[in-house]
Amino acid sequence: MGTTLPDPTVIVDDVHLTYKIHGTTGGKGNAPAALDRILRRQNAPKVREVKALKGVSLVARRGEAIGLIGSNGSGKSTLLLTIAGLLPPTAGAVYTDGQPSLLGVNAALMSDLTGERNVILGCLAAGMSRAEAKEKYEDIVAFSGINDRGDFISLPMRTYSSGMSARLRFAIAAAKTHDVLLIDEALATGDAAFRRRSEARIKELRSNAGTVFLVSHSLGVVRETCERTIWLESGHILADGDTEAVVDAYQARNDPEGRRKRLLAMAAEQASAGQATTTEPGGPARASG
Ligand SMILES: Nc1ncnc2c1ncn2[C@@H]1O[C@H](COP(=O)(O)OP(=O)(O)OP(=O)(O)O)[C@@H](O)[C@H]1O
Repeated sequence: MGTTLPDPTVIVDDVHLTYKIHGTTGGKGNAPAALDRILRRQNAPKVREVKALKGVSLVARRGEAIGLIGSNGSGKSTLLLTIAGLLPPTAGAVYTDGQPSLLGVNAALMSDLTGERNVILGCLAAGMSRAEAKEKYEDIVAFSGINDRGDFISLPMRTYSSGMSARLRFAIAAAKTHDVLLIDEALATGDAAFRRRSEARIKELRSNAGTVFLVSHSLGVVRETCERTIWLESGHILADGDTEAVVDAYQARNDPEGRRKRLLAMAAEQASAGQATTTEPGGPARASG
């Protein structure tokens, strides 16, 4: 008997998603253009289709943190929206264990309300009771770091920088234990200290047997946070496996200079570690590699 794998939390089965865009061929979509079409008895503008996902299949299991990488427009956000149940697939199916929570940079908070009120509302929206929300309040504010440089939590959210709002949104979402947490670029906006806290929280969620999907253009964050990575390109999965191998292949194609620098830095690190460990009294230092 082989080892048993943890239970699946998300199964994506040959999912296709096609966006339909109306009004793309009839010139400008304004009133004079519409009148012109009527007068010239033209048909209504045609519908154009964008195939964002073209047969994506994957199985995610408890305890996994999965990075989603790929160039702009490759289908990463669309895949998250589909897993979250916010976009029904055009073909194929998504099965999930529990309700996945999508945390995106655009997640709705009320900009005219103070950070304080948004924390409570966000907690209630996430299904916590009022007492639970009050109990978590201090932790959420501390996690977000919003009050690190003054009392910002009592100011309306419209006065926050985009990084501050993204941090507060992440802190609210992370306060709850999720079976499946879907994160779209949220970590990229934080500073180094916030990123460390987020990475620790993601590890904690995983150790509570949750599954985390992380869409990010920051390959460093993906390397740090996920041990499995899926590379999407033009709506297809190009690679799915060990993060180091997948991110390396992605970098080799898209950022050869970045990859060269990383390999050089790693070689230098290994050489200095080798030097430190192979230096013997009276003997010359040898660098490995
Ligand atoms: N609401 C929409 N209506 C029509 N087309 C859309 C819509 N949202 C995305 N698309 C198209 O679907 C494709 C995939 O977009 P998606 O946002 O999923 O890519 P992405 O990999 O998340 O990109 P990025 O890295 O730039 O955020 C793109 O061609 C995009 O133009």
